[in-house]
Amino acid sequence: MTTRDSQPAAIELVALTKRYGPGAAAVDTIDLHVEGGSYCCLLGPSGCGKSTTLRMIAGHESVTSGDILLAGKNITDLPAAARGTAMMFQSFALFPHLSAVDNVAFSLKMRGVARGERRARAQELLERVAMGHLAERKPGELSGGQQQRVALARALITRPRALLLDEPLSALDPFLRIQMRAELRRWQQELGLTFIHVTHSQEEAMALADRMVVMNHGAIEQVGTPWEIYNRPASEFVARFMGGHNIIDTGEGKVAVRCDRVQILADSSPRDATQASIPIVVTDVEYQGTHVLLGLQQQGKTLTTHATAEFSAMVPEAAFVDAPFNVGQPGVMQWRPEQAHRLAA
Ligand SMILES: Nc1ncnc2c1ncn2[C@@H]1O[C@H](COP(=O)(O)OP(=O)(O)OP(=O)(O)O)[C@@H](O)[C@H]1O
Repeated sequence: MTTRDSQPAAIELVALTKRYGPGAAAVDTIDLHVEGGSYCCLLGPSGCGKSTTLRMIAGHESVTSGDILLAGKNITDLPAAARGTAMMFQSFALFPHLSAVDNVAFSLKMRGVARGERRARAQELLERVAMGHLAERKPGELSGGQQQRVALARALITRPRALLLDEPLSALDPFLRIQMRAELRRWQQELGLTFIHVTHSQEEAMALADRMVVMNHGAIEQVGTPWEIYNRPASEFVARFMGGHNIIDTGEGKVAVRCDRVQILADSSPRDATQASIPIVVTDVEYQGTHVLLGLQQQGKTLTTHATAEFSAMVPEAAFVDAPFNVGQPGVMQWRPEQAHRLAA
């Protein structure tokens, strides 16, 4: 897949809004620029508006107000088939009674392309996703990963300038999901197309995206590279949603400190006065292979029955073996001031 059939196109959302009813907007006046040829992941908790955003870009959902531009052209009111976008769905949505090649050729049939030509183009695309030898099989005779490749070929047959993917990996088992994730990334790079991928998985977005867009309640909380989102969360919501951070109220505002950047010392250990610290009690000890995850509670605070630990510390396995901790043990959580990232109020 080295030849490029179509030019990647930038996508621009301008004050894009969707209201399904009189309540809060599902998507509320969002502005976003997605660079042509980049891999963008829309991420957020259930109901935050990411699928609605994707469906509006695809033309499968009407827009209440605002604009969608593809390569500078306003496509807001164009029908889905005329936009230059293609969509790939969670369940792949393949027709069970059609062979792989007929599934891929289907949208050309709808456009009136002659049978010989559409089958030849479909076969060529199947070859490109290493599925040429299985072209006559029906979806039920293919593995999940193979079905995904057929779904990709089907999405590419109309030569889209942007591919929109709605939870494309969530129907796969965890092992295959990681394998197909790598394939998606490789395809995107080889095709050089703009990909917008909706997921609720932080890990998936971090693994795939050039740029991540974190959404909450119909609004964009933060846009950035995976590194920026993880290391410089803009808000408490982003830090909590991404996980791996302790949110600490310093009295002068909240800060986020990564769980692998705090150090846990036994009560008897000498303190380092240059570091910030909180007295803690260990509430959980979880072995996770390369590291041990300690659940921690600030000393003097009582856990409510439903609460999990207030803080977490990721201790490398070797360090834990040298200085183990037990549940109930008091100690100190400390961190260097430069590891504390201030959160917006
Ligand atoms: N067809 C619809 N009619 C009415 N409300 C809808 C419709 N589709 C979505 N909504 C509402 O709009 C909001 C955003 O939904 P959306 O599906 O975009 O969220 P999401 O982030 O993709 O969630 P999920 O991860 O669960 O798919 C939710 O409150 C949802 O209930």
